[in-house]
This record gives sequence, C-alpha cells and structure tokens, in this order.
Amino acid sequence: MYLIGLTGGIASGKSTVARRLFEHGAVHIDADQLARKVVEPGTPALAAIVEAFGSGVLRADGSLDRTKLGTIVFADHEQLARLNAIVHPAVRELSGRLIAKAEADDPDAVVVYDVPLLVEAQVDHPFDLIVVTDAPRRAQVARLVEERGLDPAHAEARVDAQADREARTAIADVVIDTGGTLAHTMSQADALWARVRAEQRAKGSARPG
Ligand SMILES: CC(C)(COP(=O)(O)OP(=O)(O)OC[C@H]1O[C@@H](n2cnc3c(N)ncnc32)[C@H](O)[C@@H]1O)[C@@H](O)C(=O)NCCC(=O)NCCS
Ligand SMILES: Nc1ncnc2c1ncn2[C@@H]1O[C@H](COP(=O)(O)OP(=O)(O)OP(=O)(O)O)[C@@H](O)[C@H]1O
Repeated sequence: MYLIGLTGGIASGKSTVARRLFEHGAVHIDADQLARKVVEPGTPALAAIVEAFGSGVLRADGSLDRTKLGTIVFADHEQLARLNAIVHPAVRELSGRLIAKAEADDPDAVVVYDVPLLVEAQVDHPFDLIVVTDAPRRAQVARLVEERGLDPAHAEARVDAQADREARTAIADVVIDTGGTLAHTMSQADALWARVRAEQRAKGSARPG
C-alpha cells in the first residue's frame, strides 16, 4: 500500500484533487464522510454530543442538526474543542480500520486519506506522502460564499477555525497550488499520480525476490 495524507483548508480543493486521484485508480477515504457516519442516530458519539450541547442540536427525527451545531462551534473555540474531543477519536479509529481494510484488499493499493484537519487533529497514520492543497484565503472565502451559500462572516469563521496556511505547508511533502485554474490543479494532480506510481515501481523492483 502507498498511503497519501491529503489535507488543505476548507474549499481549497481537496475533494477535487481526491476525485482526480480516484479516477486514476486510488482508493479514496474521506474524513468528512466518516465524521458524518460516526454521529448517525444510535452512535455513542451522538449521545455524547447531546450530553455536551443539549437536545437542541437534534432535529425532530433524532438526527444531528449540523447547521445549528456548526453555528455554535465555529463561533466559539472552546465549544469546537469539546466537539472535536468527541468526534475525532471516533474518526481516527474508523479511518484506521478502513485503511487497514484497503491494504488487506489490495496490498498494492494507493490510498488517499482526505482529511481537512491533518495538522489540527493529531492524525498519526503512517503516511508515505503528505499532500497539501493551498489556495489564498480570499479564494477560499469566495468559494464558500458563491458556491456554498455561506454568508461572508460564517465563511471567515470557518477559515479561522483551522490551522493557517503556513502550518499546513510546513508539514507538506507536496503542495498543490489550487489558487489558479481547475486545469492547473488537475495537471498537478496528474503529476502527483505519476510520481506515486514511479515510487511504487521503484520500491517493488528494489524488493528481493
Ligand atoms: C460542526 C459540523 C456539525 C458542521 O457540519 P457541516 O455539515 O456544516 O460541515 P461539514 O462537516 O461538511 O464540514 C465542512 C468543512 O468544515 C471544516 N470543518 C469541519 N469540522 C471542523 C473542525 N472541527 N475544525 C475546523 N474546521 C472544520 C472542514 O474544512 C470541513 O471540510 C461538522 O463539521 C462536525 O461535526 N465537525 C467536527 C468533526 C470534524 O472535525 N470534522 C472534520 C473532519 S474529521
Ligand atoms: N484551481 C482550483 N482548484 C480546485 N478547485 C477549484 C479551483 N478553482 C475553483 N475551484 C472550485 O473550488 C471548489 C473546491 O471545493 P472542494 O470540495 O474540492 O474543496 P475541499 O477542500 O474538499 O472543501 P471542504 O474542506 O469543504 O471539503 C470546487 O467547487 C471547485 O470547482
């Protein structure tokens, strides 16, 4: 297995790069999706969230009201830390299991773990390569406002809840510049895929037997 940790700020283009790598043949594991799964009705994490934030964060059908909880936690660092302490361990455990399963299914798989909070959440999977998508803050905010309908203040609050660009690029083996055209992002993703395949081939031919 070749394990890529893919991270980047909100709306920086992680999913766009992950989708391209998936089209090339990578297995894609998405931390945002896992974070939704571990708080489905009936899970211990959802029970812990209700205990911490009250039943006002539930919808009438018993599922989590994500907009309501988002409004609470992205306005207050302490509340966000409480939520993270509930959700992150569950995501860490589930992602570890899924990565192990991908390797068991195909020892030669390239696995992309797409995780917005790689820097913030002490993710310590044994990555072969850490890739960071990097766009200017104004591009992130503009995408959140124009494409996802957030109001500018909420968009800024989400960006501010995350590590800054410098902290992320400091841990990167590869930085993908996602501040330009989509075509420029795609060509960098294609070059990354070619590099990973070449590294895998080199490892394989160095292997005895
Ligand atoms: C607060 C919640 C309910 C808001 O849900 P919502 O559907 O509006 O957003 P969604 O989960 O799709 O996240 C969108 C983006 O917000 C950013 N974001 C989400 N959680 C966090 C966080 N704890 N800290 C900083 N940024 C975050 C990420 O860039 C993410 O890609 C939800 O984000 C959540 O449960 N967050 C805590 C878990 C978490 O850290 N998830 C991120 C990956 S593990
Ligand atoms: N050069 C670019 N590279 C990547 N995405 C771009 C670029 N220009 C515009 N975009 C747009 O920006 C958006 C980026 O969204 P994407 O879901 O890929 O980001 P993300 O980092 O995964 O976000 P999130 O943290 O919310 O999961 C997409 O709608 C994409 O079309």
